[in-house]
Amino acid sequence: MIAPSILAADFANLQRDLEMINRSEADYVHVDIMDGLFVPNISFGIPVCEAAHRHATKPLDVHLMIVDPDRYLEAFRTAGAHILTVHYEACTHLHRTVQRIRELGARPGVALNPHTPVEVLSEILPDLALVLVMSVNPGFGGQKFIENTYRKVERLAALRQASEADFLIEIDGGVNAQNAALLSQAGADVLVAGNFVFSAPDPEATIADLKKKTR
Ligand SMILES: O=C(CO)[C@H](O)[C@H](O)COP(=O)(O)O
Repeated sequence: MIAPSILAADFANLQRDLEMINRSEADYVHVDIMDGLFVPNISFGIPVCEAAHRHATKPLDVHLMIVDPDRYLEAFRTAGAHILTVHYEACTHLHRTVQRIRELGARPGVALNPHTPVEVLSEILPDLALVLVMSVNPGFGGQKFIENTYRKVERLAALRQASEADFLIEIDGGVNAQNAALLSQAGADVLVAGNFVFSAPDPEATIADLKKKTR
């Protein structure tokens, strides 16, 4: 599955770019929320998520790169989040946070920074709908893919197979036509792509090409 990240969209033409995603073979709209604290960048917030929800026909996959995300779970759910992903590194009581996301009626995801081993999630995997493996340090689009990600994805896929868990494995950062098939073979289910899609001459065809590589 493919989740184009609107972090790389043209914010002055967000409706146009969302309509492109609607027409495309994309499965989700990836919405990156950055608070300038958890990551050294500020993206956009609840009103933009609401606007995306108004125009998108695909489910919103909201990635909260924010400290203490519990404060904003309800607001982003109300703003249309279908998947709500929090960072392992930002949550003191991750189990409570995940339960709260479910109570709100969203699908809970947990993201891992590049330095965080997948094994830290072993006790909570059955409660998750998605694990997001960051393949760049979060905060900016357009960065170089970290090669160690393949090994992490393989280890996570092995943990999934060995358990009762049934979560999606999502990769975020530096995804392109070179690594998409390899990520898919390693066990990834959802590929987030920002710059590779939106800087392409034909973003809709680029989404279709990426999707082909994951089949
Ligand atoms: O979460 C993110 C940054 O923290 C972005 O979703 C990610 O970097 C995707 O952008 P690109 O495909 O351009 O690397």
